[in-house]
Amino acid sequence: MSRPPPRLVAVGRLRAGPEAALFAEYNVRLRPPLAVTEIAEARGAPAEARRREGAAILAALPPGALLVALDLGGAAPSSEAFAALWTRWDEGGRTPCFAVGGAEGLDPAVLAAADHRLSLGPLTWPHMLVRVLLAEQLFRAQAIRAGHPYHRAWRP
Ligand SMILES: C[S@@+](CC[C@H](N)C(=O)[O-])C[C@H]1O[C@@H](n2cnc3c(N)ncnc32)[C@H](O)[C@@H]1O
Repeated sequence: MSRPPPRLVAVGRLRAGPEAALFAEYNVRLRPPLAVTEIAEARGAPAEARRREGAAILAALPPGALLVALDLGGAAPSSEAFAALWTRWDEGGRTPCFAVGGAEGLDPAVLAAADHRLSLGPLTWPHMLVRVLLAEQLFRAQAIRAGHPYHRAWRP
């Protein structure tokens, strides 16, 4: 039986436009592509919106998921270190699931449930661009694993 593909669980709906086109461009090159579950943005006070979105994110995870929360406070690996992590997650037998918060960020319950907290650096990115950056880094990790020249590690 084949394993379910890795999954992106993200708050908000990605409408047709440049972010959607860029995400699709990288995602289609992933083997296998990320399956995407979108969580509706919750209304209300920030903490309550975060809590409801967080509960929906956790409910969307498949059983035994390996949860990676995209979080500014997480570890920020180099692309090479991320490729090594991705190899471990991908070969570990659990379904890797990446969680991206909405405008109010991820609920503490999601961060507490996460197996890993992954930062894309100290800058705050809009959540739709985070999907693009994640898909690009997964594609880069795939290239690093395959020794493909897409990733040029050389630096002076
Ligand atoms: C607009 S940001 C939310 C900002 C919110 N004030 C916070 O501190 O999380 C939306 C989501 O994008 C993701 N995100 C934004 N910048 C990030 C970064 N540098 N590293 C990892 N994830 C990031 C997180 O999942 C965050 O919940």
